Amino acid sequence: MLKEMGELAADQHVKYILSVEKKKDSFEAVVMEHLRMNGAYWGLTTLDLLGKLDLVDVSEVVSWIMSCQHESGGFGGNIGHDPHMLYTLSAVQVLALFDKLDVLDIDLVSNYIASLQNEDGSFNGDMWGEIDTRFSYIAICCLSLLHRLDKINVEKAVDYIVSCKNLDGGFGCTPGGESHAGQIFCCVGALAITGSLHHIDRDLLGWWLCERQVKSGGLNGRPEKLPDVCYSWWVLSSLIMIDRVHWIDKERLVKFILDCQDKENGGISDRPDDAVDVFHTYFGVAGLSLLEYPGVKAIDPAYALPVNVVDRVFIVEPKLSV
Ligand SMILES: CN(C(=O)[C@H](Cc1cnc[nH]1)NC(=O)OCc1ccccc1)[C@@H](Cc1ccccc1)C(=O)N[C@@H](Cc1ccc(O)cc1)C(=O)NO
Ligand SMILES: [Zn+2]
Repeated sequence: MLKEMGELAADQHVKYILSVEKKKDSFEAVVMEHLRMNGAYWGLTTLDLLGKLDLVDVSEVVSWIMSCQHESGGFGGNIGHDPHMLYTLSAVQVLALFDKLDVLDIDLVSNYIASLQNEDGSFNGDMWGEIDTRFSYIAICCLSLLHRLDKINVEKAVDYIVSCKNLDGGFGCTPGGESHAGQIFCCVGALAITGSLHHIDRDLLGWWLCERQVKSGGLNGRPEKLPDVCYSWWVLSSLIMIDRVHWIDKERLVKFILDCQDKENGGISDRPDDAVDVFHTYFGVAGLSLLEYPGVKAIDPAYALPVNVVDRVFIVEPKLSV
């Protein structure tokens, strides 16, 4: 049954990503206009996972990214857009991909993020004050990559995340919020980066997560929902971080992702025969990376960046003994 598992049409996906990057007037480009910084992160990380980041003009992308930085230090989704946590992380992640974090005024960016932490340890998404555990993850992931976690109260940030844990072992966007795979990824990722995974009941959460796998092999985000390729990332990376990934059928998930490809024109959709987009192409390839699919580079489940990129950020250059 699984033998007729398709192949990953890697070259087609690379061509698709490069074509979207170029097209400015396509429906997708216009719809994603305000998310363009996220789109850059999804597209470029996909290229790197497929070993094709060298096809990109680094200086062109880096200067576009820096033109999206607001005087506050935060980044907007496109040039002239208001700064927000969502785009600031994507900007930092892309600069890390290119090993260009040195172009940043690290303290300006990290002060912007630190300024969004509240008394109770939670984080706002921007100056308008929306609070969500998504922003706790973004703050912790971003400051960790910038080696500036000391600018926030990590203990209170962890306490706030734990206050969002539900009786089913999952996490919501605020205390009492319903468990959702996306929020679970954010909370587990933040706890993993801060060395606080001891707050998690791995068997209880592992059970909720492995129950996301439906008979087609795909994963959904909540009980009774349809499977969706992007949950191959949200659910799988969480399972890996709590060491319960052996509780799902990896082969069937690989088959589900491969069935969502458009093998002629490239790209991956949320479920078979739907329209492809850069977002699901990235999360499909990232999911295959977590499943150790041949020909795809390893990705770090907490930082959502290739392992070699994370190693480069954290490797301590051997101090030359004088
Ligand atoms: C804003 N957003 C989403 O809400 C997607 C929509 C979706 C895709 N497939 C099913 N729904 N949902 C999503 O990313 O859910 C994962 C998630 C939910 C809550 C917290 C963290 C992750 C997507 C963009 C998108 C919109 C519409 C269709 C495809 C992609 C998105 O930017 N997600 C962000 C995470 C996120 C999620 C929700 C937000 O309100 C804001 C940001 C991301 O993955 N960054 O790398
Ligand atoms: Zn999706």
